[in-house]
Amino acid sequence: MKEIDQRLAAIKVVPVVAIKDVNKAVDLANVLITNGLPCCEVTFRTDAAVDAIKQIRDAFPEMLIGAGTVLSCEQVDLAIDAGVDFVVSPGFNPTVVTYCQQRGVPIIPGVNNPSLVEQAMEMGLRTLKFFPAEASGGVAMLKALAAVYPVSFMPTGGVSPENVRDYLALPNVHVCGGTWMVPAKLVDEARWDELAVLVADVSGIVASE
Ligand SMILES: O=C(O)C(=O)C[C@H](O)[C@H](O)COP(=O)(O)O
Repeated sequence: MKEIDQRLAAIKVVPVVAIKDVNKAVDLANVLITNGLPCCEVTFRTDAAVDAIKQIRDAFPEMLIGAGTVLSCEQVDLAIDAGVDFVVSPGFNPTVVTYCQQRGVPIIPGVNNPSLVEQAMEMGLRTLKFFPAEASGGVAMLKALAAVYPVSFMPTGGVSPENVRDYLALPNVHVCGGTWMVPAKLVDEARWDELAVLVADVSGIVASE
């Protein structure tokens, strides 16, 4: 887990992508890499997710790839077979967490309150997704949690160019996730030049942190 944490902390922002057309996967990954974000969380919200991960892994062996919205052990198997580096879930599901631990793949489950943080800590986890970040109290909530728990959070859900610096300035946040730099419309319409500008902007914002 440590290595993944270090790689995520170096990148600072994880683009969350829902790929509908597998043929767009490699072009999308290329835009992310060439504009400073060599990472993506491919959500299992689309049928193309598994093949998209496989294609990105083949094309860019060094890219840090996560599977997102993983809700079952079956999806964990699919994600590992496709070549992911880590697994992310929106909520805290002990069955999925245990299965990831058995299979040896880092899991970053979502939590948004103290009780869930403690349950995750009980299972040995120290890096958690804070989801949905803004709706769950945002920066103020993370400050409150920092006072009591030695845990690092990846806020996701409502993170934006306007607030990402505030999140990354917190001592218990090393990386944020979000979709704002990969709007579905630009991906669907293969508007790679416009996407490149957005991704480069985000890289610029977080590079100054
Ligand atoms: O897919 C998952 O596993 C999720 O937990 C949901 C996404 O992370 C959020 O939808 C991202 O939120 P936005 O950046 O506000 O769009």
